[in-house]
This record gives sequence, structure tokens and C-alpha cells, in this order.
Amino acid sequence: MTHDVLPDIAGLAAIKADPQGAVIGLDFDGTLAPIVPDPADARVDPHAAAALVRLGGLVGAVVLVTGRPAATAIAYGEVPGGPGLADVPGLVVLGQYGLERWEDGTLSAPPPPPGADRVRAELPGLLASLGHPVRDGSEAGITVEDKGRAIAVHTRRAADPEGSLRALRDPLAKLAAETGMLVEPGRLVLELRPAGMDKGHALGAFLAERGARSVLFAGDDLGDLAAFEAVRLSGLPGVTVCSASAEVTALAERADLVVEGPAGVAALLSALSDALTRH
Ligand SMILES: O=P(O)(O)OC[C@H]1O[C@H](O[C@H]2O[C@H](CO)[C@@H](O)[C@H](O)[C@H]2O)[C@H](O)[C@@H](O)[C@@H]1O
Repeated sequence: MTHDVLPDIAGLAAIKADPQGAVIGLDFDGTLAPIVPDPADARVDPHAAAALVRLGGLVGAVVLVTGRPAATAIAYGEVPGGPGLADVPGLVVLGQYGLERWEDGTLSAPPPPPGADRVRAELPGLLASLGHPVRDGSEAGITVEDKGRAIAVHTRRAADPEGSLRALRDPLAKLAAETGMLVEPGRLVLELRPAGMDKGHALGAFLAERGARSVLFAGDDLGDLAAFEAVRLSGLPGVTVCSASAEVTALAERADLVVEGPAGVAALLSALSDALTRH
């Protein structure tokens, strides 16, 4: 379902009544950017970027809460010949599940955890022992994305993506336990990342910091469930939006609103910016 007009939802009414009190939170992959086989090829939907540029001047804050490094979200948010994510007024990016913060062109982040170095050193041997030579994202097979603070193992390009994901789950959980990391499951990906932060903590802290009076959060993957919960725990008038896919159904079951992938998210953001401009 796409939205030419805004659906009649209480949280959206609260945002329209008091836009300056609203925080608009968004995931990146699968929500603002269509899912593609190679993570390095992901790019923001230009319509979503344009709508966010408009919204940024109308609401209290626009915040990306993403598993990507914040700088990657900004880089992949560029739109040739058009406004990109870096042009969204006041944009804040909480990257690597909230460990990093990008704001006004400045990145702040703690040093990478020692566990990341250990995973980096031990992962190739582990994958080889399971019959999977390490490949980068441009090749077929099981691929590894090194994000500095975290390392993601992708199966989307494997011959049997779901089967490979199942086969890797226990060995990667063991490696995570041995290295003090945790496994973040996602869309055909298992990511070994530091503990102690998630999208829920990141969004909840941001809402408190900004004194938000309403909130919208849109996501598509399991890591976004914590942000949905943060919306609920905030007690604010809020809207949770699922960018739907056949790969993940858990969000749709919990969302106030379900839209058809990044194109549906872009249409919703555009309709919201239209409504706030008319207001
Ligand atoms: O929190 P997000 O912004 O949604 O980031 C979550 C992970 O997204 C990326 O992987 C996903 O998108 C890829 C590109 O479309 C796709 O190839 C992959 O199968 C998906 O899992 C990203 O590569 C990860 O680092 C993020 O943690």
C-alpha cells in the first residue's frame, strides 16, 4: 500500500498538530534504500531523500538509526543531481546501532572494541573450516562486510541463502561469545557487533535529549523491533511504520502502519511533508 494521502492514525495527527515537537526516525537499508545483493551498492531512494529534506525544515528532528557506520549512511545517501541525506536540515545519524553519532558533518564514536579485531582475525579460518572461502561483497557466495566496529557475514549471494544462514548461526554465536561480541541477526545477515547498545536505547535517548512530544519510526528488519519498543516505552503519541518485505514479518505484526518497502516509505514521508506544508 502506498499513501497519496496520510492515513488516519492518532500518532500522525499528533505530528501534524505540533510538528516542531516531532522526531522522525528512520532505518536505512530496506527502509530508505532498497535491498540489493551487494551491500556496497545500496543507495537511498531519491524520493525519500527529497521528502526528508523537506521534512527536516518542518519537524523537530530527523534521525537515522542504522546498523551501518554513520559515514556510510551519509555516503550512500547521496543522490546524483539532487538533494541527498546530508542536505536534510539538522539531520542526526546514529550509526552502528547507536554507537556512532554524525551531526553537522562531524562524527563521534568510541574506539572499536577489542572483540572486533579478534573476530576479524578468526572469522576467515572459521568460515574456511565450514567450507566457505571469504569473499568480499562484489562476489557470489558468503560475503563479509567489515564495518570497523562490527563484522557482518552475508548469505544473500550464497547458493542457498537461508540454509547458509542456518548453518552459520551456531558457529558465529560461539565466536561472538568467545570474543565478547553479540550476534545481531538481520535480512540474510548475521552481524558480530559490540554489546551495550541497540536501536531502542539509541532512539529512546534521542527522544529524551530533544524533549520530543511525538515520534514516528520506520524500519524493516529485526534490529528495528527495539526502536518500535522505544516508541511504545516513550509514552509519546507515536507511529511505528513497517517497510514490508517477504523476508521479515515480525515488524508488520507490531507496526501501526505497513507500507510497501522503501517506495512506500518515500510516499509516506512525501505525504507527511505535504500535509505539514499545508498546515
Ligand atoms: O539498520 P540498517 O540500516 O537496516 O542496516 C542493517 C544492515 O543492512 C545492510 O544489510 C542489508 O542490506 C544489504 C543491502 O541492501 C543487503 O545486501 C543485505 O542482505 C541486508 O542484510 C548492511 O550491509 C549491514 O551492515 C547492516 O547492518
